[in-house]
Amino acid sequence: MPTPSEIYVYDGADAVAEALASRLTAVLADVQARGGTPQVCLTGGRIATKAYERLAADGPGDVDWTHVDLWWGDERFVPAGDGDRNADATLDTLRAPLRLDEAHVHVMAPSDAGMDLDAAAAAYADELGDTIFDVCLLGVGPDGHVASLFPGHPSLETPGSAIAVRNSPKPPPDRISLTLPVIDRSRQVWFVVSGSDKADAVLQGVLGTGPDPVPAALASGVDATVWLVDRDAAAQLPDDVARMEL
Ligand SMILES: O=C(O)[C@H](O)[C@@H](O)[C@H](O)[C@H](O)COP(=O)(O)O
Repeated sequence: MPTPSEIYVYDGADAVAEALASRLTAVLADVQARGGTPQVCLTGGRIATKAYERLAADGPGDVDWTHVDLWWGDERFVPAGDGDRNADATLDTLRAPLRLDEAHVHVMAPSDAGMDLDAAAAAYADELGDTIFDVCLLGVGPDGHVASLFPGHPSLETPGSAIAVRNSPKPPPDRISLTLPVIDRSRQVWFVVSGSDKADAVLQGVLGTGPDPVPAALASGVDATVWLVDRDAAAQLPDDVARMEL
């Protein structure tokens, strides 16, 4: 049974990013205070990028980032250093200020690492094993896609934990993505969304109605499913959908 969505509505993308950074810091500190090693699945996208900049600017604070495992929900299968890769820019932002330990940083292989797309996805599945994310961050596309799982695309049905995605409707065409079963075993799933072009995706993702729900509607956390959105992205939610306006 999916957990009900908790929806938090902020003034704009900057406020969403700020909330994301502070919520994430609180969860990481809490997991560590209980003796755990936090497992976090990161996303690309503009809000997440702003949040990473905020985390880097704030520095480690109460979190021992040398003992935080970082994973990615999807990656574009392009050469290392290519501006299209999700992980590279994120790590450039976070690595030094948070003193990341590379042994805890789990990137999906680039296309020039000597593996084809299937082998790279299989290698990530091996590395992931039965990891359960404390928090899985998901950006949402205007079509309701999450990670590299697109509406109507065969990848939605592909078995496995990390899979090769070909012919992505959004370029580049070759990608690696985690699958819904892996996302859905996360303790918490947090969607981060801003902008009026995402209002329909938020509506579809939250309500999840119809015979063919969008991928965002199929992702949820075991303990919590949280939407951090701005007012424009929340604009189409009906009045009777509970939300907290911040
Ligand atoms: O792989 C991709 O093509 C993008 O990373 C994409 O999946 C992105 O995460 C969402 O479209 C949300 O992006 P924004 O938060 O920037 O709108």
